[in-house]
Amino acid sequence: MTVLPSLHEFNLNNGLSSTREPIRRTLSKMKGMFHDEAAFDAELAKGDSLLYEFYDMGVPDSEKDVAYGTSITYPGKVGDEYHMTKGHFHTVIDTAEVYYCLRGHGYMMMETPEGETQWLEFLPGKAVYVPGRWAHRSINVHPTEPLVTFFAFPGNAGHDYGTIESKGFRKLMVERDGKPTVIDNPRWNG
Ligand SMILES: O=P(O)(O)OC[C@H]1O[C@](O)(CO)[C@@H](O)[C@@H]1O
Repeated sequence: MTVLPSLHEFNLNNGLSSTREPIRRTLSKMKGMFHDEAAFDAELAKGDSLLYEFYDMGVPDSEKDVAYGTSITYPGKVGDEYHMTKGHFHTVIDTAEVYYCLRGHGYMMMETPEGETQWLEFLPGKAVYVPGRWAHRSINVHPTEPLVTFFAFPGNAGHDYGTIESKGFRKLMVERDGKPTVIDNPRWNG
């Protein structure tokens, strides 16, 4: 496939693009992801709100191409757990990804299949490098602002959601005494 140079716009304030439709994940698509199921059900009863959206710019599925776009995670909590993305390994597990934070305050939660864990802070101007083999999940800890990042990864990396859907992440980011705090996932199923 011949790929031609292309120009796209991502709004620096809200992260959205006027040149493409984002993929949207609402609360109902996150069933089983938050540790407090009663809080999840109560939140969903209020409405199926938008938790995050991101772009798939449709680059070829090739290691020679670069998939890229913005990811926007909206503020809020389910129980004491901050809004977050589902999180995934790459299907080609040793492919890396880089994120650059444009707006907001959050964390990138990461873990390897072997059980190493790491979380790094997102603030505007900070870049997080996620090496190959590290599952990754964006978490928004700001009370009111969206977390907006720009990401790039090899075009052939793919998304493996199954492992996280069945096991969960080993660590969670919850609010304790008004502050973001990392705890062991009480429902981790490894
Ligand atoms: O549902 P998930 O795991 O967050 O996957 C979507 C995410 O994937 C990425 O596009 C890149 O891997 C993220 O920036 C985006 O938030």
